[in-house]
Amino acid sequence: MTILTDARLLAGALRTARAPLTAVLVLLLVLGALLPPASAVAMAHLVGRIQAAVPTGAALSVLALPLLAFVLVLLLGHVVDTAVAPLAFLATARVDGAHRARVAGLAAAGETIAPLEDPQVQALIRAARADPENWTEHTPGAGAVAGLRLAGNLVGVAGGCLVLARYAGWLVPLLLLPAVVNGFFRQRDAARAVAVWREGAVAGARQQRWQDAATSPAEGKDIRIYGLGDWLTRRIRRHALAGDAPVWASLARAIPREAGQLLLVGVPLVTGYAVVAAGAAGAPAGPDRVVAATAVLAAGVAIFQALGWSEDLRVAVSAAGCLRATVDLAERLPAPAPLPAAGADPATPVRPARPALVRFEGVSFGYPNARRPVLDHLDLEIRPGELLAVVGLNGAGKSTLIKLLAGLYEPDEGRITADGVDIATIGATAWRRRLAIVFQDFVRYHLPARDNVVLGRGDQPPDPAVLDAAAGDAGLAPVLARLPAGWDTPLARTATGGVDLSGGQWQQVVLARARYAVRMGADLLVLDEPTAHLDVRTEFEVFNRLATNRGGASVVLISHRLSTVRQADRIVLLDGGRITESGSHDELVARRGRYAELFAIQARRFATEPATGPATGPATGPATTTAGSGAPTATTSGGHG
Ligand SMILES: Nc1ncnc2c1ncn2[C@@H]1O[C@H](COP(=O)(O)OP(=O)(O)OP(=O)(O)O)[C@@H](O)[C@H]1O
Repeated sequence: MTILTDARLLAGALRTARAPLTAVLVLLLVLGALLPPASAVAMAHLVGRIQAAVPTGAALSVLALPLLAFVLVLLLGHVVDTAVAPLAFLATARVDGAHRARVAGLAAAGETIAPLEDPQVQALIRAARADPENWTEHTPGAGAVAGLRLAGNLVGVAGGCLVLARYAGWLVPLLLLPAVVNGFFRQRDAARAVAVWREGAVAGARQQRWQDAATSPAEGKDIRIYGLGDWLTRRIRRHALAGDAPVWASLARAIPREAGQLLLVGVPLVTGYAVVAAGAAGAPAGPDRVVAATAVLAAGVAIFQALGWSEDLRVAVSAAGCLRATVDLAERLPAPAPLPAAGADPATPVRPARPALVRFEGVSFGYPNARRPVLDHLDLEIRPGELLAVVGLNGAGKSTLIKLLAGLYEPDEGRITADGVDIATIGATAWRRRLAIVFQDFVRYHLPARDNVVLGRGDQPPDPAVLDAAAGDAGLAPVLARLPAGWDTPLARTATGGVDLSGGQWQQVVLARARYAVRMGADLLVLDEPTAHLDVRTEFEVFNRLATNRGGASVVLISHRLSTVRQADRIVLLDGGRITESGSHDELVARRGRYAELFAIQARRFATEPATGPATGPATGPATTTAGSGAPTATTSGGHG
C-alpha cells in the first residue's frame, strides 16, 4: 500500500517536469534497463566462443563478432548514462522548483499566522521543504527520477526473464520470486533507514542553527565578546553525534539482515547456475552449456539488481516521505488562492471616503498552551482620522492587539468591526489593503532601498513620486543621499555594492514603507514602537510629520516613549487584557491613575538627569526637555525606562 502511495506521489511530482523531457528520459531509462540482460547474452556468447576456441586453437578472429557485440552493449550503456545525466538533472531541478514553490505557497497562504506557530506544522514544513540543510536527504525531484529509473528497471526484469526463459525456463519463477521478496525487504529497509535518519532531524536542525550562528557576522559579535567559540564548537559536535547515533545503530542492526537477504538471492542464483553448468535439468551440452550457464548467471544478477540492489530505492522512499509531509501540510493549511493570470492588472485600491471606525467588541484572545488570555473581553474604538496611542507594560498585549487588528490571529471571543462590519466578513485581503503596519520586528528585505519601500504596496506598480514623498515623511532623504547608488543601493552588505543600515536608519526605511502604503490608499496606519531606534531629533521630526500630516488615515501608535505618546489625540492604557484608562495626556495626568504614575516616573527621571544631547523643542514639556538615548519610556519595572 505504501509502495503504491509513494509511487503515485512520485508520479504526481514528475508531472511538474516538462512532458517531452520526461518522455525522452523514460525512453533512455528503458533502453538503459534493457542493457544488462542484453549484455548478459552478449557476454554469454563471448564466453561460449572462447570456451569453444581454446581447445581447438582456432584463430582469435572467431571472437571478433561476439566481442564486438559485447563492447557495443557496454558502449551503448555509457552513451545512455551520459545522455541521461543532464536530462535527469533538468527534470530534478524542475520538479524541485515546482515543489518548493508549492510548499512556499502553502505556507504563505491562509489569513492568520497561527498555523505557522504550531510546532507540528513547523515539523511538516521542515520535512516538506526538501532542503538538505533541513536534514532532508533527498528531494522530490531526485526521488521522481529515481522512481522512473525503478519503473524502467521492471522492463529490464522482463528482459532478464526472457533471457532466463531462453536458456532455462524453469529458473524464471525460481529467481524471480526471491528477487521480488528481496525487493520488498529492501524497500522496507529503505523506509526504516529514512525514518531513522529523520529522527536525527531535530539534532540536525540544532547543529545547523549553531553552525549558522558561528559563521554569521551578527552572532559572531556575541561569540567573540563572550568567548563562546569553544562552547559553540562543543555544542555543534554534540548535536552532530546525537543526529548520527540513531543512524549508526540502525546500520549496525541492518548488517545481519543484509546477510540474510544475500542468502535469499545468492542461494537460488548459485544453485541455478550450478544446475545449468552441470548439464542437469535439461541444460544443453558442450559450449552451449557454457553460454547458457553464463547467461543465466548474468541475467539473474541483472534481475536481482533491478529489483532491489540500488540506491534509487532509498532515494525514492526518502523523497516520497517529503511528498507525504507536503500532503499532510496541505491538509492542515488552507489552500492557496490561484495566482492571477500573467499580465492581469492588479485591482487599483479605491481610498474610502474616510477612514473606518474600528471597534474591538469584547475581544478575548490567548495563545495556545498559555495559562491566561492576553486580551480579556477588551473593548476599544479607533475613531476615523484620530491619532490613538496604546501604552502598557511589557507583555501587556499591545503587539498582540495589532496582530488581531490585522487579522493575523482570530479572536477567541468577540469581534473586530470596521464601520460595523466584522473584519472576518470583509476578508483579509480586502481589509489589509486598508492597513499599513510597522511591526516591532519589522522585515529587512535584502533588496535595493527602493524595493524595501515600494513593497509597502507590492500589489501595485511602483509610483516614484509617492516613493519620494514617503521618504520625506520618514526623514529618509539624508540617508538616501549617503547611499552609494541612492534608491538602487541593495540594503545588504553581502550583495554587490550593498550596504547595511543602522538600526535607526532601517526603522526610517520601514516607516517610509508604511507611509508609502498610506499614500497609495491605506487608511489605518499602525506603528508598533516605530521610533525605538531613532535618535531624539529624528524621532521628534518624524513624529511631528506623522502627527500633523496623517494623509487622511487613522494612526495607532504603540510606544513606551511617553514624550512621543503625549501628542496623541487619545491615549489608552492596556492592563490585564483590557483598556483601563482612556483620554488625552492632560486628562490622564489629571486623573492621577496608572498612566499618570508612569509619566511621573519618566518625568522625574528626566528632571534629575543632565541633558546629554540636542533639545527636542519647546513643545514637548517635561518629558522631552532633555534628549539623548535616555528619552522617556512608559515602562517601569522591567521596562525600557
Ligand atoms: N506568538 C506567541 N506565542 C505565544 N505567546 C506569545 C506570542 N507572542 C506574544 N506572546 C505572549 O503574549 C503576551 C503579550 O505579548 P505582546 O508582545 O503582545 O506584548 P506587548 O505589550 O507588545 O509587549 P512589549 O511592550 O514588550 O512589546 C506576552 O506574555 C508574550 O509572552
